[in-house]
Amino acid sequence: MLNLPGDFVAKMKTLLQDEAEPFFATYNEEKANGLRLNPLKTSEERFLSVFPIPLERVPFCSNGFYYPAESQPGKHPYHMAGLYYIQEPSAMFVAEVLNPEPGEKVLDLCAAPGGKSTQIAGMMNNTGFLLANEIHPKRVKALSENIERLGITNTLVTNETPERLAERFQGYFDKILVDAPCSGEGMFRKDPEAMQYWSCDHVQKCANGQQHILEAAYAMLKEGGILVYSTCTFSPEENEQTVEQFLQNHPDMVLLPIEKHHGIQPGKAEWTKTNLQEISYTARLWPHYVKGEGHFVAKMKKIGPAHEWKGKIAASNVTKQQLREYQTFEKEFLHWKCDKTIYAFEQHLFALPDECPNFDGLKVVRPGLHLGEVKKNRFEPNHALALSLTRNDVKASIGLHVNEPDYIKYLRGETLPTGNDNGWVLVTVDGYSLGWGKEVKGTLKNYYPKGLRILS
Ligand SMILES: C[S@@+](CC[C@H](N)C(=O)[O-])C[C@H]1O[C@@H](n2cnc3c(N)ncnc32)[C@H](O)[C@@H]1O
Repeated sequence: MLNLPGDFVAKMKTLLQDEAEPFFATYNEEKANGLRLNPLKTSEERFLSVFPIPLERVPFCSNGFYYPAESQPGKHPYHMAGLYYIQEPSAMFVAEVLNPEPGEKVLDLCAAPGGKSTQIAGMMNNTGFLLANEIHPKRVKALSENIERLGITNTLVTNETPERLAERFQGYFDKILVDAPCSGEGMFRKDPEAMQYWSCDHVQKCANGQQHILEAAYAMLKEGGILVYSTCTFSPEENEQTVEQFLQNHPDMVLLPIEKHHGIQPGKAEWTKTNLQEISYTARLWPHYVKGEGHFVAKMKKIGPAHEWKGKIAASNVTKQQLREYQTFEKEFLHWKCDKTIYAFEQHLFALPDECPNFDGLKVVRPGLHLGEVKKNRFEPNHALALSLTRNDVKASIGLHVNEPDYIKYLRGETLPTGNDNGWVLVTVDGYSLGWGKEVKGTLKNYYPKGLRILS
């Protein structure tokens, strides 16, 4: 049993009463491990026919699977190829509730490391516009890398405060997710370090912060828009009471019922300050009811009028020479044609998401798909482009296989003899893109990014 904070134990005993015993018993059990398939890269049928690790379905997420603790799917080359995202199973339920659709404008306000953003982009089928924001400069890097690995192209990754975004995007979004920073009580089993920060005072501080973040989200939601609020904590102060307070501040926000199935429980009216009956529309995932950690989810709709967004759409700023270099590369090596607005950050070119709003003055980490860099009179494709393409999109590819050692050599950054001279080629593992190589005089020069290379 974990050495749980005494005040936490006492509080949960009072809250849960008869249920306290089965709840605390889960701390003697192994946590569940989950991965979620990336529909942008593979079908479930194809993936399950080749993946060597036995999987069991997560009942409340259409692409979610449990895997055995010892199996290490993070080390498999299919992970490098972005076929799945390793995600705590209960966390997979949140994006299902948000239910983003292709073509929508969606904001994930507290997004790193990107579990829910990558799920949202998959559900949008890489169309529409997703703004994935993370306030912490270090954590935003992990978010950006995951967006790249999963081959996501419809997403602008930013490193902003909710308040700064709210100034720019009033009344803009169809759907917003606030997966709020919280006291993390639901993750003690998965991440025991979270226990050292826990105190009653910390719970209250988190609750205050959540209210501020929700205010910013409210401003950015259009009329009829959907706001999903989630945490990975049990405390009523950060869940039922946060939602209750937010609804009191905004009478034009109403709770929508979340369908409860496979052990998912309703939020508790008796844990609100005003005995708010509609709070039972919210959902709680408890470790003694579902195979996963603790989560809370609320779904709300803005029924009142909203500020009309009057911003501008981002325009292309590439020079003729930059465009020429890119198009020469595209014509020579790809069957794929970029039909998006191309944007340049110095010599780095990006294909913006559809109808991407102007982002001047914002801290942008990744504006859509990183096509590559214009170097002296040539264009060098970026790793992100490789991960967004399939072997049918390129003129030449090299097919490595997971049961032959060459893929390991490629991931280590070694050169490979190929006997060909095709220039830029897409390197694949079992048909899934892994990265670029450049074939010159019979040898493949390795362009797998140095920071991602494996050591053994
Ligand atoms: C629960 S985590 C998000 C997990 C993420 N949605 C996922 O699925 O991978 C909450 C995030 O909120 C960020 N955060 C912390 N303080 C914040 C604030 N004041 N405003 C917005 N985000 C904040 C944290 O850095 C953290 O990355």
